[in-house]
Amino acid sequence: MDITFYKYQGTGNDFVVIDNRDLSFPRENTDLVHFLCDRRFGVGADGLMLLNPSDKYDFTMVYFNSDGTESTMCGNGGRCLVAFAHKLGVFEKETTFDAIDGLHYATYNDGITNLQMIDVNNVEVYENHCFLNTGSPHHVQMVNNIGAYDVKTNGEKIRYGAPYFQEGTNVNFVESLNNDKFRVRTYERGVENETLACGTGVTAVAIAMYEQKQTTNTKIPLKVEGGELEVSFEPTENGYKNVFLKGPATFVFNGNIKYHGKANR
Ligand SMILES: N[C@H](CCC[C@H](N)C(=O)O)C(=O)O
Repeated sequence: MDITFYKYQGTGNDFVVIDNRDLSFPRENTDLVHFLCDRRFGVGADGLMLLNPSDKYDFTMVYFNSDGTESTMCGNGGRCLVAFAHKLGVFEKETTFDAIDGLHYATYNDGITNLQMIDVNNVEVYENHCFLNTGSPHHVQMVNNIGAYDVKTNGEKIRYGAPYFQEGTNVNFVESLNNDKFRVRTYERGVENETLACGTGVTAVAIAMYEQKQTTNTKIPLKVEGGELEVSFEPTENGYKNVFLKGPATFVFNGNIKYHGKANR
């Protein structure tokens, strides 16, 4: 099977992107998605997105983690898919698409995507962490000396431990820098490792920091391993609306790759 793909990255969170407006991609083939994301046998990526057609909106987003399983919303993936749709000429300046967690409005201008995320109406605050869903589930925990922190070991323990277990969660470790900026490192469910950025993750961190009064800003810069993102939001009586994730979304290369099935790596 011949696959035509495009490779994108958003602050180092990287993706295989497929124009699937003809619906020819076999999305139930978990091994094919896992192969395409494999960094040695395939193209290599944290995840894969399909740009599917939509009757009512510009397109539909389908997201898979690199383990091959279809998953919940990907913020950086959504930002990259918007850049791809723009490259295909699907829209000029602004777009609305649907995804597993509902509708998303976005703008794209000169390499920067500003993506609206879902409203957040339930932030669970515990002694040492917060838990909230920004389109994907996120555990948010403050740490010191984040640069030396063992994200993989500690992230994996939390992701598979109580109360998350097999369904799991993404795990974000955050350190407060000066002038209301935060540094974030994320262990991603479905990648089962640290990624260089996590869009729904930094969105969760920004809201959790505001919720815990670590900042009074509603437009927050977040430093991630792969660059810098900005999250903005509007507090409401029972949560947060007009939540936006803004940052670079970059085309890296495109190509074709042959898939010979699971046995023939
Ligand atoms: N791994 C996440 C989905 C992708 C999240 C991340 N890549 C983002 O940018 O939001 C999950 O299964 O919940």
